[in-house]
Amino acid sequence: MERLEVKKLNHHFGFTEILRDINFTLNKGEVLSIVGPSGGGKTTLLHLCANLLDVEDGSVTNTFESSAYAFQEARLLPWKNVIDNIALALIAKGEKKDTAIKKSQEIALRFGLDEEDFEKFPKDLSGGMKQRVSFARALVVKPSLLFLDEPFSALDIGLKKELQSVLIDMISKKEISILFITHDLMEAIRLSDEMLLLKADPGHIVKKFKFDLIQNQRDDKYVYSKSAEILQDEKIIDTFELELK
Ligand SMILES: Nc1ncnc2c1ncn2[C@@H]1O[C@H](COP(=O)(O)OP(=O)(O)OP(=O)(O)O)[C@@H](O)[C@H]1O
Repeated sequence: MERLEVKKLNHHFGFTEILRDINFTLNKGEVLSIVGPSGGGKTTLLHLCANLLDVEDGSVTNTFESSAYAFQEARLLPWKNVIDNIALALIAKGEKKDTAIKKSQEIALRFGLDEEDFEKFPKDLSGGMKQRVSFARALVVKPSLLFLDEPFSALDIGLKKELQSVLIDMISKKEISILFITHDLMEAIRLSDEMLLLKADPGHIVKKFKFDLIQNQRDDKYVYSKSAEILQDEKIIDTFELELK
């Protein structure tokens, strides 16, 4: 069974302790979110899980067949057009150029890009369009595990919902497993099967929340009422330093 297993993970930058005793497992087909306040160590934890940072103490075992990463900012290659940016990973994997282009065009359309955008360069794209390209690029290789680093945070509410619903469609069909970090509780409630709450100084998990309803059945009402419920949770109030009025 493909899975990502994090055991007794600690991390320091210099003399500063950033993460302490992190333990969790992400199984195939699941979506796991890590939420917490800014500076709590979410990015560091995601980088350790995605092998973008070396594990020094504890272990991260990733048996997923393949993985991909989408970042908060799109990080497109400025000298390549939309389709060539998306096709890059496919070509790197040895896919023939014309097949790679065809697959890239299909996924670009799925993420709401128009044919007239295909030849555009990143400098001529809006922030939202860049993020559509970024998602298409990450998913065109059909990764079994997707790492997401706050990919919706700079998007307007309409685009956020649109991109989330493409992911929710894939999640509900069990096409993908996702590990993502966010400081947005509603985003975590909308997308994840399990949410880990990471408190800062040093980053440690103080609570795990499970959401049983299948993602494509979670409407706004569900997300708002779960958020209201969770915002009353002592650990959430403490971790985000919320003041109850
Ligand atoms: N390369 C680095 N060298 C030294 N300190 C670092 C490095 N990267 C991050 N840190 C520190 O580690 C702590 C955790 O940072 P991290 O980016 O993981 O938190 P975060 O929860 O993702 O925050 P945010 O939501 O603001 O991005 C911060 O105090 C940060 O300054």
